[in-house]
Amino acid sequence: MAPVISVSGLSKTYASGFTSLNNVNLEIERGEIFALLGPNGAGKTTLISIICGIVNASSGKVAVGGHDIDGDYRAARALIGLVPQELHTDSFESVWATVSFSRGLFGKPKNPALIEKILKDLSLWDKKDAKIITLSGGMKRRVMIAKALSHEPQVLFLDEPTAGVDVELRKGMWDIVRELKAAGVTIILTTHYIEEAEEMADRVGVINKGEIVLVEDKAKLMAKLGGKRLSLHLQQRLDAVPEALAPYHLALSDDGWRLAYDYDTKGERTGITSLLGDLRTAGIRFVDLETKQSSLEDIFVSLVRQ
Ligand SMILES: Nc1ncnc2c1ncn2[C@@H]1O[C@H](COP(=O)(O)OP(=O)(O)OP(=O)(O)O)[C@@H](O)[C@H]1O
Repeated sequence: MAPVISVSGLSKTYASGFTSLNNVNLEIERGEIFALLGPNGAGKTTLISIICGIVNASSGKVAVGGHDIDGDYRAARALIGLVPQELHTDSFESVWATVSFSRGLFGKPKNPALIEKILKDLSLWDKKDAKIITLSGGMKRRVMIAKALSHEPQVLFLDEPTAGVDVELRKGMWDIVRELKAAGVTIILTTHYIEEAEEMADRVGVINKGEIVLVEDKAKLMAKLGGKRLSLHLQQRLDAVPEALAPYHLALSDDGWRLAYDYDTKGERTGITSLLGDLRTAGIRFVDLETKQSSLEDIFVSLVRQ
């Protein structure tokens, strides 16, 4: 199937001369949840803003549902719902008016039944007559999602949907995103909470300094790069790892009390048994040990460092 969004050779240099995107190529598949990860200033918002037609690209091409965002702006934009990072909407309007009005902006005929469904799905129905200013932060965020869904977009961009949202609401937001996916909406989210990407995404893209450094199926990424770490708490401090243990590439903590051994769970053998034997031979004893699966966060940090 043709990708719902296709970005090719996209670059952006701001008037200041700063290049925030450098030759970005990216395809988003229909119906997937795609998490775009990157440190502050990596270019995530710039990329989303260009796809949504808010910022002009310096060069490159973007098509949404096959419509070029320059040549066929209206058709491309009509397929997109955007929930921006900053929440801005008229504080003195009611929830109902805010969401209905937004649909009108896209030239779509009134559809009260649809607006009712969206508000109910987002648990906002009992607030439909409330003024935005009287809502909590989490409710306002849900109003922004309702607004973005009011014109029935095929693709929804969520720019840090859970920034500053408490744990419970965040989980609620994840449920909403899953329901949208089940309803056939393609979702692209940026997040600083990597566990969010780990929990939700079908695919993960990492952007750093304006360049896409990786795009991968999440499960494959974690299987490929996600190893395990065995951590040993020593009985006696070590100054250095003995030469005899060099083949294990052990990492000694700065304080000399911990040794760490990284191993691959999919390898034929982990090497743990021989490591423990060689530690004994070297006279190194430990009082405790633990193993930890590396998370998407570990993978992300090592990618961005590289
Ligand atoms: N209007 C502008 N003029 C000049 N530079 C800009 C402008 N907008 C953004 N930038 C710069 O482009 C870079 C990318 O910004 P962008 O907002 O896309 O990053 P981001 O990945 O969304 O970051 P964050 O995670 O902090 O939201 C930053 O260095 C930013 O300072």
